[in-house]
Amino acid sequence: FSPKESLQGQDLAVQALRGSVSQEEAKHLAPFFQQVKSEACSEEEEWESGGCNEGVLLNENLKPVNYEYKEGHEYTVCSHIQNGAFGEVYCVKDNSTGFQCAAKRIPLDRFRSEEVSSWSALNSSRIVQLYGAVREDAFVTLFMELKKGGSLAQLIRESGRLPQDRALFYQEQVLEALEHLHSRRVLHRDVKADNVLLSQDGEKAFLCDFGHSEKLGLNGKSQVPPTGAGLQGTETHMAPEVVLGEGCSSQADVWSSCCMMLHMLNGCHPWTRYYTHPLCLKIANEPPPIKEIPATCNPCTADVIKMGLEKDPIKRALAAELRAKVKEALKQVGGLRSPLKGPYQEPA
Ligand SMILES: CN1C=C[C@@](O)(C#Cc2ccnc(-n3nc(C(N)=O)c4cc(F)ccc43)c2)C1=O
Repeated sequence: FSPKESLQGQDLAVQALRGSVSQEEAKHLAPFFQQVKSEACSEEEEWESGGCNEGVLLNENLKPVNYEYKEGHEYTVCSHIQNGAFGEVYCVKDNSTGFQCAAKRIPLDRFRSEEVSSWSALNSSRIVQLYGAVREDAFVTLFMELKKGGSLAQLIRESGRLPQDRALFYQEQVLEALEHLHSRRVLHRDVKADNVLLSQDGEKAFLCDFGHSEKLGLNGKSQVPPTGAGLQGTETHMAPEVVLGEGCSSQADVWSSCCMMLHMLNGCHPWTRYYTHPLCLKIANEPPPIKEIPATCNPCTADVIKMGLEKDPIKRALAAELRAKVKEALKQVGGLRSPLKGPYQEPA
């Protein structure tokens, strides 16, 4: 098929899926949700079925019934996991199979199709698995694998701060995820401990939340206007080029990952002990927050943070380079030896 014909074929496939929830292959997900905001359900569909319910489920344990998949009917909310700026996260159970997973519910007017299309471009064990995306009236619900270890942010809160070996251990896995994203020209744009999930034993870390993400152009540069409403990540983790509105590249994620490193080591976000909001001017004009590197850190660990907090994105280490340095630092500190839930250590 020519690209045009395959696009026509893709459009036809998406049109065939409209107005219903079905189990499909992942390739239909992104095209379907590219249109979900522009093409509301037709009036008769809304009237007949008592509301709009359409989408694609990828996991066979999530079973639509009569082409519907709605909360309180085909699945049930078990518990509330977390509320965030862009949506609520729940633990849900499929009523046919009893299968449990997590679900992020986003108001339709805040949903960005990139949250699905970016994920669809990826294939890494370091990324949280998406199980499907369903529109229910004015909401989009994104189903994903449940991570019983919770988020890295929760672990930091419970521990006060993390020992150096454990901080390096998670940093290495996050950089592995970023290496994968960047090799596929996907920018996460909100790397932080809240968006890193852990396995129950704390041995594995997974990157999640592609709600701010974007696919970079062939020149590797951001194509999204930097000041797009609600497109901003977390201020304390923003790279200088982002706060300056210079458009950002994958290097912005590397900077954020080192802000997350300081958050793990100090138990608090960078800048917040020394400056008041708004922080963007300080991030743009002050030296990078390397003075926040704990004095007890191994020199190799300090190098990791200095390489990742270079203000010039061109001089800043790439995710792959930084990951090699983290591996070296972890070796120098004797590898991972601290327990998952060690004694509480007061934040800095
Ligand atoms: C694949 N996929 C689909 C939607 C996505 O963009 C997201 C997200 C997101 C945002 C914030 N928080 C969580 N979150 N998920 C879980 C979980 N899966 O168990 C979770 C568990 C917590 F304890 C706290 C926050 C949590 C997940 C995405 O990446």
